Amino acid sequence: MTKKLYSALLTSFNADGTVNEKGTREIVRHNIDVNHVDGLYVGGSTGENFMLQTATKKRIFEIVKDEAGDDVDLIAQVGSIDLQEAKELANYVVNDLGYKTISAVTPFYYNFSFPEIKYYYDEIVKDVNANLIVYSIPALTGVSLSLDNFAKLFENPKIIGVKYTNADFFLLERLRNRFPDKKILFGTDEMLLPALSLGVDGAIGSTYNVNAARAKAEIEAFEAGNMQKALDIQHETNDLISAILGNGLYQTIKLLLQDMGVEAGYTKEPMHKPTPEMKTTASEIYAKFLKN
Ligand SMILES: CC(=O)N[C@@H]([C@@H](O)[C@H](O)[C@H](O)CO)[C@@H](O)CC(=O)C(=O)O
Repeated sequence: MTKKLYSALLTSFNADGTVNEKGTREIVRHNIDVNHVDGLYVGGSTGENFMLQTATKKRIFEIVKDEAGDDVDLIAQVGSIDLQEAKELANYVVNDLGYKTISAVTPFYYNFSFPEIKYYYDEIVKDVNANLIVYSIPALTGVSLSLDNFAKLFENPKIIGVKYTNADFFLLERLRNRFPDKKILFGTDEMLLPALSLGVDGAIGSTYNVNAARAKAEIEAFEAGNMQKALDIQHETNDLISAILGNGLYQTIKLLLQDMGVEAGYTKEPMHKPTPEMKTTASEIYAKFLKN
């Protein structure tokens, strides 16, 4: 498989919202030992990062690096609309923990101008010896970067690619065509196959925590030229993803991991705790799509 698969790592939280270290380590191990993913995207949306304090973010980066070591590729998402925090986290993960690649979400909420966005990225990488992957997720941030915006960001040689969580396939094709040497990691799991056909380098997603086997089989079928098999797997995957989305995304992935024996814990408030109905539905999803 030449294309890389990354799980967007979940964080296991205790009921009171503190980090469950044992559970978080178990999620890391499950991804390495059972899912056999190529890498982990740490501190992203799936990690519930944007609801966390700086010290908690640092602790999660530390736990993951300690557990994973150099077994798989690690990408640390350090972006924050507090640029000083983003720089502090970048410095911490690279210099104290040894992460080699960082990522940063586009700064959101204040409708920053493009020159401000470019300044943000250049500042984050300026003082660290690491490469950066832009995290573009317009549906959640409201920030859409144009092809020319990407061209300007990519002028910085330390900015090596994008985690592209976007259904704009025209822009994706234009990016691939114009920047053959930049890494494009696709982030919308339910549209993996069309993204593969446009030449992405791999994928990062939340559902790979539980559905990596199908994703890898789909990539293998695609790379072998067996498009019908790849499409069949995507159909099956999307039945699973529809069921997960209908029951609460992160809560359900955590419940599914629990069915697999992984202490995936709770989501962080204000996300709500799973109801008994959600637990029952998750067990049905597990039995239908994931049980061997
Ligand atoms: C909002 C969100 O969680 N998006 C996911 C997807 O994997 C998404 O959950 C999946 O495609 C289901 O819609 C990833 O793009 C997020 C991600 O990689 C991250 O943790 O930052």
